Amino acid sequence: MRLYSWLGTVLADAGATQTAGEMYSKWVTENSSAECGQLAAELDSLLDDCVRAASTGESRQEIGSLLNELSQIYTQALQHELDFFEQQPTGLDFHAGGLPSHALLEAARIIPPRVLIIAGSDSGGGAGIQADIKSCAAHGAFSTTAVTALTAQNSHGVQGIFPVPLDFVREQIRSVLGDIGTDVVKTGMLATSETVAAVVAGLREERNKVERWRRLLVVDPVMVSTSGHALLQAGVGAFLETLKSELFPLATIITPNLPEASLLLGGRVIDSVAAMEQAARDLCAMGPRWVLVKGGHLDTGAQTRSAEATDVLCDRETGLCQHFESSFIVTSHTHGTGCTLASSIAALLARGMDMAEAVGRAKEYVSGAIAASTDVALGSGAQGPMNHSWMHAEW
Ligand SMILES: Nc1ncnc2c1ncn2[C@@H]1O[C@H](COP(=O)(O)OP(=O)(O)O)[C@@H](O)[C@H]1O
Ligand SMILES: Cc1ncc(COP(=O)(O)O)c(N)n1
Repeated sequence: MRLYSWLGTVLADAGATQTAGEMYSKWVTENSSAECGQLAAELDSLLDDCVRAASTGESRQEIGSLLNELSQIYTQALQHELDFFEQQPTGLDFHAGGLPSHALLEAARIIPPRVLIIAGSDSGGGAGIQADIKSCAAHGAFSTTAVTALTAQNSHGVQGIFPVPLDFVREQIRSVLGDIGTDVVKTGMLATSETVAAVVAGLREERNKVERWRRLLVVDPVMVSTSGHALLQAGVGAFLETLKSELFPLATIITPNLPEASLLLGGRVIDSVAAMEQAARDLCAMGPRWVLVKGGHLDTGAQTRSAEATDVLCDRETGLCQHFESSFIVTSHTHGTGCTLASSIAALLARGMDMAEAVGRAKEYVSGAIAASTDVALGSGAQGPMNHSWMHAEW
């Protein structure tokens, strides 16, 4: 109701009663009226009362999870509503008019954009879950976590890896999805093939509970850190197999760096933007809707460093590739760039952006963070962390 009232007002302000034709102008007039606004406010307060009463009852947890399911369905219904409006020949373009779809959901004050991060912890604070949380916050999304492994890490590299027991990985996912819910799931370091399988099982379990599950899944297939350290435990072959056969088919997008793309493609040499395009196309065949091959390591081997850091996005449905370019910044402080990029994409998708826009904006954010962090004095090693708050605080 609030959405209808808000839409009516926006459309009336945009002059739709004159331009929308007889059928729609009646709708706009009715929904922009003060009466409709008042009705929306009354319904809001009724719903609030309902929630308050339910959350003090005995079966609090049960009602909570029902309400959560309800809110997901409601959010989805609003998205359909938006799609409906966007397809109408009203001459009004919500996206071009600076009103991205998430603005509608936000205006309806439903729930904030949410990202569930399933990844490893980096004690050094530059990568992993720590980078993911900071990136989500920078993009205005609320993040929850399921930690898959603890790492002892700093600017010198990775000193130790301690995987979290599988049952406990599942329990974290269950706790979060059964209560807070999410719009996007982002996976990072999964460390073992058993952890990949546990994560897939955890996501499937929740998907089965809510039939209309439409969450987006961003998979950063973390295997090698920017500093070149392996982030996998023994059994690379099994890990790759489980990733490809179980996780990738569920993924909306996967974001391998060049060494990871090469491992996934049987050790293929990827040493040019053309080779990145071919790799992205071949990885699409493994099931994800989009593949983003990141080019931060393009000078690996004998290649000449280009002046550009180019990432290649391939869309499985069209087979088309798009390039995202930024100036290559000469610095050693690139620890966490991959995690930051993937979680920024997740946060922006949660806010309702389409894939190309989310990737473009995420890359701008990472480039800004790298540029602002070239002189950061944190740690004495070669791989320093970045300033994720570069828009607000100069270091
Ligand atoms: N020195 C750099 N200058 C500018 N952009 C970079 C630089 N290094 C990496 N990037 C960008 O950071 C993102 C992460 O890339 P990459 O380093 O390849 O992944 P990962 O951190 O997973 O190894 C990509 O968007 C890439 O283009
Ligand atoms: C716990 C953890 N997860 C991921 C990375 C990858 O980092 P990068 O983004 O630099 O590739 C890392 N170094 N540590």
